[in-house]
Amino acid sequence: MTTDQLILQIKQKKSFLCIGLDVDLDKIPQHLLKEEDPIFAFNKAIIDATHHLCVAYKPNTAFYEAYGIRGWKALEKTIAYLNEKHPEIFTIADAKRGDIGNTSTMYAKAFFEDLAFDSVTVAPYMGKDSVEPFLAFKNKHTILLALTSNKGAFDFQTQEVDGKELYKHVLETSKRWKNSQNLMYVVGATKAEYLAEIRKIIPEAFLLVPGVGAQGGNLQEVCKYGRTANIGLLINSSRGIIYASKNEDFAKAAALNAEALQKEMAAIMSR
Ligand SMILES: O=C(O)c1cc(=O)[nH]c(=O)n1[C@@H]1O[C@H](COP(=O)(O)O)[C@@H](O)[C@H]1O
Repeated sequence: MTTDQLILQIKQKKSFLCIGLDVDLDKIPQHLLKEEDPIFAFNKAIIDATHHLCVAYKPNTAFYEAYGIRGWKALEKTIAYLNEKHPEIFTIADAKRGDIGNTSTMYAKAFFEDLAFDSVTVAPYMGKDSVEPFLAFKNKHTILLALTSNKGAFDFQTQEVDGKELYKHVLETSKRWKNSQNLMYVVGATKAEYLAEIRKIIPEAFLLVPGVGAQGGNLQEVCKYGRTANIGLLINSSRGIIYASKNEDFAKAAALNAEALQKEMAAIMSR
């Protein structure tokens, strides 16, 4: 998917919501465990109930890998369902990959070619030759971890190297890599106060912003400092949406939570 197609969808739906499909069998309604593929049954119900309210879905691969071949099959079915039924929706494989060049190429093939996701999250720690193999794929997006939502972000990312915080080096250096037009960045919603500085370095790039909902990030704060003329934000909520209810009405409850965020986003876009 091109960035222009993503922007068009945001404008049409008046939403920049990304729903995280982080499926934990202990947290889903127990009646689904009778299904042949409970993970896919859960995802399908959530997608069917929420696709008009969001512009992106983000399965975190850990939640599928944890269940072995069964989990991976559910991931395959989920992305195939999304690509077939809702090809306009932006898909993110949250896999946080990155390795020496030839290995990164194989990771990129796994997520962009085999599974046909639009994007994948990648860690910048191993540098240019570990990220450029992902950037080589046309109309696919590499979402680089810049300033993450967790406490551990202060261990390295905000530490100064040559008088500048490490996350700023990540932003400035990666901008110069080949095919950097295919880069987006992760900035945690819990780090909204850093967004003004971040926008000075990357004024236009799309940001994936997780941490609204369960982690306590604030949507208004994120938009105040991070929004661009084209919105430039994909705000993710996983647990805050998909686990709204453990009863038969779980998909409806998820849609209500998604709608509350979408309405807030529509109001922000109208200002
Ligand atoms: O790359 C991510 O999506 C990510 C980066 C980050 O800094 N913080 C973060 O929470 N995430 C992911 O975003 C999702 C957040 O889930 P909830 O806290 O349940 O909304 C999880 O899949 C996390 O792995």
